[in-house]
Amino acid sequence: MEKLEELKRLIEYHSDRYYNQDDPEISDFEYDELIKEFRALGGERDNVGGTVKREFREVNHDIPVLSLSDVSSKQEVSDFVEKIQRELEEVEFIVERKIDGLSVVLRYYDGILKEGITRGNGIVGESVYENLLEINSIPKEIPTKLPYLEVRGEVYISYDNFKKVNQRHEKLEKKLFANPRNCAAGTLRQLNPAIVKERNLDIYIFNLEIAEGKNFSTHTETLEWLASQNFVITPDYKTCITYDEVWNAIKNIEYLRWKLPYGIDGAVIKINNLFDREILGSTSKVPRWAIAYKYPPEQKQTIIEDIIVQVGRTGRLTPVAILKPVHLAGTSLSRAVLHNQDFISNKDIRIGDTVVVRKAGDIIPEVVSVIMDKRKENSKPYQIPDNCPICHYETDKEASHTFCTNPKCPAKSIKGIIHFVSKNAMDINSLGANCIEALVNYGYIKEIADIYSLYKYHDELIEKGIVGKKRSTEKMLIAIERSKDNDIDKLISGFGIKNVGKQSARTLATYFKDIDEIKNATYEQLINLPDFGEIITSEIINFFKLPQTISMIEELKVRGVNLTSKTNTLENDNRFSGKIFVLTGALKNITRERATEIIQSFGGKVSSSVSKKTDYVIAGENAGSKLTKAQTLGTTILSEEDFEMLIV
Ligand SMILES: NC(=O)c1ccc[n+]([C@@H]2O[C@H](COP(=O)([O-])OP(=O)(O)OC[C@H]3O[C@@H](n4cnc5c(N)ncnc54)[C@H](O)[C@@H]3O)[C@@H](O)[C@H]2O)c1
Ligand SMILES: [Zn+2]
Repeated sequence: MEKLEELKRLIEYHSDRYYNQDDPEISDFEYDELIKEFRALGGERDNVGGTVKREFREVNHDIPVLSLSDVSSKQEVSDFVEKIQRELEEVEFIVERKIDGLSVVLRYYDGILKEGITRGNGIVGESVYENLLEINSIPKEIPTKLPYLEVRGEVYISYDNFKKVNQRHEKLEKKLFANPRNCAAGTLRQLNPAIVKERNLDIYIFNLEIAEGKNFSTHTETLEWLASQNFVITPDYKTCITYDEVWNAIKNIEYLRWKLPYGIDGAVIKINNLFDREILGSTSKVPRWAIAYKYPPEQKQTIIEDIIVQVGRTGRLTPVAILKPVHLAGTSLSRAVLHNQDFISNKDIRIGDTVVVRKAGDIIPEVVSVIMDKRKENSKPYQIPDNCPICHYETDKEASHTFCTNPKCPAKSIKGIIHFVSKNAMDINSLGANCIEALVNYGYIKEIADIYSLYKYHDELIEKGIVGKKRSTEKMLIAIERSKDNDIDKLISGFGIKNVGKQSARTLATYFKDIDEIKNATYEQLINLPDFGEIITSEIINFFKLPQTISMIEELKVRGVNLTSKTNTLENDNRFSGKIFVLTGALKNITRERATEIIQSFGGKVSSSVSKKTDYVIAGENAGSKLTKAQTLGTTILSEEDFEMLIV
């Protein structure tokens, strides 16, 4: 009983992360295993999917949007087919790709798209109409003007477009989406249609639900008609009569799976005849006339050629398996994170072992198990080293993780370096966070100034492929070279002096001739600058006194980085000048501190309470009384996404 309760709690937790937050922690495969275990113990769940976000309009579904009964074995498919064949005569089955995205319902009145709704909990969904208007593959008007038409489709994002979104997020240091499905769901369920447009979502229509004034007798007829009305329908469906044909169609889709430009997670087997569907009906959760066959995550064998240890920004040591490259789930796989010593010891993973790998959630590479029969005789158990591979200080264990104990370990300076190259600072955008982490781990960067010596390792970097191939490496080196010429406000921002944002850096660059003058500036000189207070003034003075600052500036000078102000011609970006902002609720992509910094850097002010003087309230999730007050006062309310658009 306790086990059942625990499973239920776990399932509710993961389901909330998946449906409501679009941010799953475990793979679908693992989730489905939990469900199976829960059912095997007699557990039952009553809800399908998620809830409606507070910001969206609730819409009742005409026809409940159900889930599909999942199967994962050949036997279950054959049971389904045989059962149906016993109950009905001359049945035709349709096998379709199960596209991995999220369901939406589209409503057309007199041929015009008037409403679009997510599944929500199956009974009530949320209107995402404005966002759907930004999806090119959804027709906004169709030739046949039926009084009412309702169709269902799957909104998804292609692998290519998904990659672009995550690349942008990486540059902006925003959280990455775990997989295309979450990216599509997260995009459709945010409040700014411009973001939907930018990310290029797509749709496949897979069902016609209601068509007033038109009669159809089969599913394929509906699909053909929908295609004639300019809908993009579920591609390449197969009509099957026998069980063998059904199974072959399922296998064909599996064979194609990783060759497609978008993700699918299974095949859907439906009955073609619409009257038969009515006879069979549905349970409260799933129709009886269809099932979904879920493909197992693709697994392959490969060899662990080496185990390297990376040190992260917090000083944590992470072992990574270097694999003999294998093609898996659509991409080539050559590394897999081994997490920590416990993970390695529990599976007894050793260098030289032949292992089974898969992509968890079809995205993150994972070592599943070791094939003991293939183990080499002289292999030894693997131990994470007692010393940090970067600075050689001793390591220490905290819970299951190992950490470098050196407070000055170069790995820990990664954060500072990432800040140094970021957009508001030196703006070296081809030097991303992962790249920096790798360069630090390989020992090419120990401190900021080392960035400007990377060119010396041109050949070596290309050969090792740390930054990528020749083109990306050279692109990065050119960007680094160019940044030497930046004005000093960018450099000062890059130093990451506490409380010195973009705006204060500009002020410094406007009032002083060069870095040397700033370094030698007196308290009096600084405090008299516009908008400079006591705190920022002392931070600046202290920063330039530090021996490491002095040596860093010296190193930058030697490497030819510009230390002279060119600001006479510079115009300040004071787009928020005189505006007062209030932040409330939880922001997803940015900390409050960072948001404050950005507002100030554009000349705005941040206040802690809402009053008549407030110009904008930025409302994150679960915003409370401040939001209510703003609503009463009629203050302009911005979502996090609105704010992001204002600061680009
Ligand atoms: N990783 C996690 O933490 C987590 C949590 C909850 C759920 N999940 C995953 O979500 C899924 C369960 O979600 P579900 O209830 O939406 O059911 P489902 O995904 O198993 O099946 C139903 C959905 O399939 C979609 N679909 C795609 N192509 C289709 C086609 N050609 N015809 C008909 N439908 C098609 C529709 O949107 C439909 O609503 C499972 O895969 C589960 O693993 C994962
Ligand atoms: Zn270290």
